[in-house]
Amino acid sequence: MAPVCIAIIGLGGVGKAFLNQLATLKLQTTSRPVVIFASRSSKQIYTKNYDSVDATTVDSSSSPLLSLSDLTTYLGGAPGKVILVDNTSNQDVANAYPSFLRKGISVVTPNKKAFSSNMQLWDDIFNSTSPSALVYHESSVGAGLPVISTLKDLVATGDQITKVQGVFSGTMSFLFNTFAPVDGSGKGKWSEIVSQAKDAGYTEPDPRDDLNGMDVARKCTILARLAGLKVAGPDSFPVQSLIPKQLESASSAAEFMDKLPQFDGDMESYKDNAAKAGKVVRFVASVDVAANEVKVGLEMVEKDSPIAALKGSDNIFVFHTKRYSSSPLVVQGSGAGGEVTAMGVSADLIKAIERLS
Ligand SMILES: NC(=O)C1=CN([C@@H]2O[C@H](COP(=O)(O)OP(=O)(O)OC[C@H]3O[C@@H](n4cnc5c(N)ncnc54)[C@H](OP(=O)(O)O)[C@@H]3O)[C@@H](O)[C@H]2O)C=CC1
Ligand SMILES: N[C@@H](CC=O)C(=O)O
Ligand code: NA
Repeated sequence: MAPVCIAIIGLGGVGKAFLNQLATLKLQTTSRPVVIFASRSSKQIYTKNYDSVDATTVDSSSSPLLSLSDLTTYLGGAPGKVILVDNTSNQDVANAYPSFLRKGISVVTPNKKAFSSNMQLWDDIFNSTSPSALVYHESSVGAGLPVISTLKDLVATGDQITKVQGVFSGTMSFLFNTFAPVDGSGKGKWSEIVSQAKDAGYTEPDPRDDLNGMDVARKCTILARLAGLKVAGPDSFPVQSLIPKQLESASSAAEFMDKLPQFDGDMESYKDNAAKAGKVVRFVASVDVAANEVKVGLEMVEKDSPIAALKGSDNIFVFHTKRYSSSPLVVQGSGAGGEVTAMGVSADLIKAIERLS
């Protein structure tokens, strides 16, 4: 059988870590997958004959740029089964998944956009696919932590999800664990800590997508839908934004980051109010399936709670279900960063390759 062909879109923090992991994947199958296409926003590398390409040389490539529609046609003609790995956060790429899937091209991705936009796209992805095209997106929630697989297993085995709550953002976790730790020893100004989160690769390409609560809202939308709620999208329930009103019109991420220090006092007051109540402030998400209610925002939490005890960029997902009613199922650990996100992508890729081989 011809080896599985891999097409990679996006070679940033996650994409680069993914390439390193791809080189040493431990597969049950004997034939190694072959990378036939790789791209970043303005460069692509591929050959007309579907030869193996070195994704790390994309910047020196002179391959003519293919549109998403051209890429669908190109990949549809490949000599083996194809898996598209989308390591971007791009909506247009996400919108093209149904076209790829209809051509029998499987999709593996950490990109949340396809699964948290309108229900039509969700239905197109999951209901109108070719039977041989697979979709895996573990890293779209909690990076490599087994969140999607756990939730799917619970549902598939007949459990009923009552509620999923916790801290679903590595960026928000890092910001509040650093800015307002339980011992009261805040380590720096809010804007400085936001820059650190960006430099560590925890934030979205544009950190405003984290600070406005939408990254967490997207994760809630994905979890809610998998748990059985028909959530229309990430803007269909209450989401608290931490973007100062005066910066909502900033024209670029760079302008936003430049001006953010002027608003450090806003976050200090949240921290002080929580301290006065003997608590700490954290960015908490709740998908209450039983009550059909989803919400995202700041909460004052007890200092001895599991949420307050999180470290670094850790996420926590607490699953309350019919089976796990007296003691919830908890998934916790690092929830952002190139390596741990790429691990979820690589593990998904292994599952896809083994099902396709
Ligand atoms: N970082 C993390 O901790 C986590 C990230 N994720 C998700 O992983 C994905 C990647 O994140 P990350 O690597 O941090 O982001 P980066 O900004 O580091 O990388 C994004 C990559 O996508 C490329 N890109 C963007 N648009 C296009 C396009 N239209 N066509 C081809 N390439 C494109 C960029 O190109 P160029 O290099 O030219 O700019 C860049 O290489 C996102 O969806 C994010 O939400 C999920 C969980 C955790
Ligand atoms: N920006 C996100 C990355 C993972 O989804 C986060 O901080 O959690
Ligand atoms: Na995950």
